[in-house]
Amino acid sequence: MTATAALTIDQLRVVYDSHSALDDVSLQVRPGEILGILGPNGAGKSTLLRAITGKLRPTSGKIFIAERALSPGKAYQHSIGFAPQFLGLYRYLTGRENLEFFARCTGVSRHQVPIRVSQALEEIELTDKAHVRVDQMSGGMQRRLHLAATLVSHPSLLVLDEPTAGVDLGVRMSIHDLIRRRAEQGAAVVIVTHELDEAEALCHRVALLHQGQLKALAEPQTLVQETFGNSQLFVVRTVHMLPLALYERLQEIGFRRDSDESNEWWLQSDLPLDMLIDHLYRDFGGARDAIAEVSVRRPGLKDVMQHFTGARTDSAAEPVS
Ligand SMILES: Nc1ncnc2c1ncn2[C@@H]1O[C@H](COP(=O)(O)OP(=O)(O)OP(=O)(O)O)[C@@H](O)[C@H]1O
Repeated sequence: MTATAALTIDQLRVVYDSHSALDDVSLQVRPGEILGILGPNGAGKSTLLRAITGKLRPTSGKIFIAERALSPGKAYQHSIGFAPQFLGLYRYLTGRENLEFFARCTGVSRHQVPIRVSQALEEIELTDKAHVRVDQMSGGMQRRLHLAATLVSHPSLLVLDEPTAGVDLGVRMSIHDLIRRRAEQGAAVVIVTHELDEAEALCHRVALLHQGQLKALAEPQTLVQETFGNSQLFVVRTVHMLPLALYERLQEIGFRRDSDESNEWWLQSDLPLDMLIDHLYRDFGGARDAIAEVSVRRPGLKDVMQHFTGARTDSAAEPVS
């Protein structure tokens, strides 16, 4: 363990009955760092968050918050700000009353409570709505307030489970700004997200979990570069009734698809685009009408995820012909 780590996870294992949900996971998060936890459903992300927040006793391994070993079940609210995925607000209290409640619960001193609450309301730009009851706020306002409830005690470690689930782009951006600001002020942030674009834009490093194992841990761009080098991803979308000639041509070039039913074929290659188009269309007669779209893009985290887990990702790409 390095002296500067805000969070250290050391050889963590969690076994439910005989099922291994986390298998020998080790990682560290530095103060000021935003770490994204990624993985398909059932990968072990929630189990990891429950272990970090002391709500679950690991089968083996250790967790240190700063340099203090975590004892499961003990209250760590003062140093950990945990925002679960589902909103945990009191619907019949106002925004200010909710934040006052969470501030008191997390050990903010009596005279500091109004100061911290006003700061938090300002940070989430809800000062003028502080008197509004939660059940009368929009979904985006509730989501920001939910996050503010974890920030009001100024925790050194923020643990956020899908903090932007279900919000529009504007709210998402303001939540990202809020998270970045807290990181710049020195908080370590662990964030679970299914939004890989979000992870790419927000996280300094990402940890990729699959079937309870840590498959990769690196900066997003490093992970993409290490996995794909300088290759691009070519995607060919075909009509549903695929002519045999096109089927054979795609296979000959090296295109693959995820299932026999899929009409989307992809190829990772560093061939120049014009050469690939030439291979695809050369001497092709009528079968070319069966090609609905050809597109190319630089691989991203979505493709890294697919590479490590086989989990299907969207294939939004830039059409080229
Ligand atoms: N309380 C439990 N008892 C038994 N098995 C569990 C329990 N909680 C989770 N699991 C199993 O452990 C594995 C990891 O689950 P976990 O909820 O941590 O995954 P996840 O990555 O958070 O998934 P999702 O993205 O769907 O929320 C899964 O196979 C799940 O079925």
